[in-house]
Amino acid sequence: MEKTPILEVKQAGIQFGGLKAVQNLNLALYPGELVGLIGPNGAGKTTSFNLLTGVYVPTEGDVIFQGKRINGLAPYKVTQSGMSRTFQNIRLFRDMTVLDNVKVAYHALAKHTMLASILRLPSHFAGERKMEEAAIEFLKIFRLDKYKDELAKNLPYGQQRRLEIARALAANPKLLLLDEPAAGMNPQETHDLMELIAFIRDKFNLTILLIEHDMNLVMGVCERIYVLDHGQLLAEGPPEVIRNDPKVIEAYLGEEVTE
Ligand SMILES: Nc1ncnc2c1ncn2[C@@H]1O[C@H](COP(=O)(O)OP(=O)(O)OP(=O)(O)O)[C@@H](O)[C@H]1O
Repeated sequence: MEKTPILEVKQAGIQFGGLKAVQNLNLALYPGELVGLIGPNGAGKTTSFNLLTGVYVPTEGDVIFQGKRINGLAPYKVTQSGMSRTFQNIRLFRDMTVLDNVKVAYHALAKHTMLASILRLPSHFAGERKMEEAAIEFLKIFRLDKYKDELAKNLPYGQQRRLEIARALAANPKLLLLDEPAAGMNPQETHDLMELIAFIRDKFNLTILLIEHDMNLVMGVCERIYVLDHGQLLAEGPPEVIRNDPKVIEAYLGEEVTE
């Protein structure tokens, strides 16, 4: 029998004025999967992420995460419940250090109490030290530890993208949503990033949903792919099926070829 999905989206959609940006969206992600979400410009990929993470409340349908309906849950509560994301436009705390960017994610989940922090009790320092150690471990995985005291805004672009993923991961998610994590990277950085994404999926026992524009990239790393077009699902399946689906070729590859 098939396992229970960690995330299930049922007939979800959202309308802005007259525009149905996403409609009849059905997704099922199973624990440990690395799944791609692709589609041409304006297909509704980022809007779908916003529906899953509480940025938008679906005007129709349901989002079920770990067995609970989460429609309308505030974004920070969605994060606390085990779903983290990155953004298409990098959203780091630019004037904070690389290390503090990761520690912030821990603070959101921290066990030591506010009172202990205010009174500067030993438990506060123990908590703080543990957080710092854990944050540095994350930075090592992303090969960012040598930049730990740099301001985030001073990192090269590709490193900022990696830091955003490190920060999302520090919130200890079960499901990680990555919105075009390779955007703006050069081919070598992109290749390294895809390897890293597969590595963290295994190391942290994650389920990952990945938006990516580059079909070849997604095909190389994802086991299964959903294709959106004009706000609706056009196809779903393993890369070799998607690659040969005439509907996808017309909607998506066609766009690439004529560019
Ligand atoms: N807040 C909003 N108000 C009105 N329209 C919106 C809003 N957010 C998204 N849209 C529209 O919804 C559609 C889907 O946009 P979305 O950004 O989700 O596409 P996308 O697939 O992520 O595109 P891209 O690959 O270019 O990032 C677009 O027509 C967009 O203009």
